[in-house]
Amino acid sequence: MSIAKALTIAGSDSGGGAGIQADIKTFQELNTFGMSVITALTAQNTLGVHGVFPQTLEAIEAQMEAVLSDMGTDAVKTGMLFSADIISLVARKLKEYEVKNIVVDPVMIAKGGAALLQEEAIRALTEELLPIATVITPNLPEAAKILGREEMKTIEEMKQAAVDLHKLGPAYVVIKGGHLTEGPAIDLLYDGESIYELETRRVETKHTHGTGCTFAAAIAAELAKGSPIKESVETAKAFITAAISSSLVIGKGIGPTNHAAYRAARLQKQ
Ligand SMILES: Nc1ncnc2c1ncn2[C@@H]1O[C@H](COP(=O)(O)OP(=O)(O)OP(=O)(O)O)[C@@H](O)[C@H]1O
Ligand SMILES: Cc1ncc(CO)c(N)n1
Repeated sequence: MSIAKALTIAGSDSGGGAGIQADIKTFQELNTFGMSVITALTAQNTLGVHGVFPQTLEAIEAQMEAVLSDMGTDAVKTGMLFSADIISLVARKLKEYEVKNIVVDPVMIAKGGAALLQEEAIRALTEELLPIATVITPNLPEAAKILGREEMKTIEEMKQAAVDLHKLGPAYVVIKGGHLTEGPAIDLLYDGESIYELETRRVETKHTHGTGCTFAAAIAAELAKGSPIKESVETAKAFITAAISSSLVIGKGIGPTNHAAYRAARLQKQ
């Protein structure tokens, strides 16, 4: 039996709600075969990030070589990359193996405020990774940081940011509106011509640990299976909305989303 393959290149979240763990759970739920390259270990739980331990370039390159030289992949999702050197290595290897369907989630800061990307790495992200990305998925602070401007607060400002980010080279731009302070949860997809708005109700919960990772991993899984970009983003939006709607009260802080909710709801409908 054959199956679509999806690879995450990201940091490990020991708490299981974000990073590599969120990605692999999402890949599994969306019927893809998940593989991983771990760029950094984080000692993390629902209360925050308690330690960051980047892996050596040698370890990261060896993992990429092992997976790509033998198994290959139908899509890649990048998450926490931490340093300029790691970004350069990842970009070089993705080019070397001509990897298609590259989803770049430009992770910068964890919800509790811990830095998951060094400040000086933003240039490498912009110059080396964004130009080879199929789609980038910044949240509002990340979009603002890449563009070197104030954080956007309105849909109109988000639309302008999507157009400006597209000029940096990715084929598609998704800007996530989870950080908008009021109103529905609106994300934008820009394909270089048209802007599509994806809107769902805002779920009233504090348990949103790992939303960004899960959303980007879902886009990668759908692209891996051959879905077009718009359908992939729409499915990812439905997946994350279901996961947030039944998010889990685990730990003393911000609990993780429920990766099993989307498939469970679909099974119930059948
Ligand atoms: N309370 C909410 N209700 C419904 N959807 C939400 C809510 N919060 C976020 N989302 C959606 O979740 C997805 C992730 O968006 P968000 O802006 O939270 O990402 P992020 O900040 O990168 O997450 P992370 O903190 O994991 O890095 C988007 O599709 C967004 O619209
Ligand atoms: C490892 C890791 N990657 C990404 C995020 C962003 O949510 C996080 N908290 N931890």
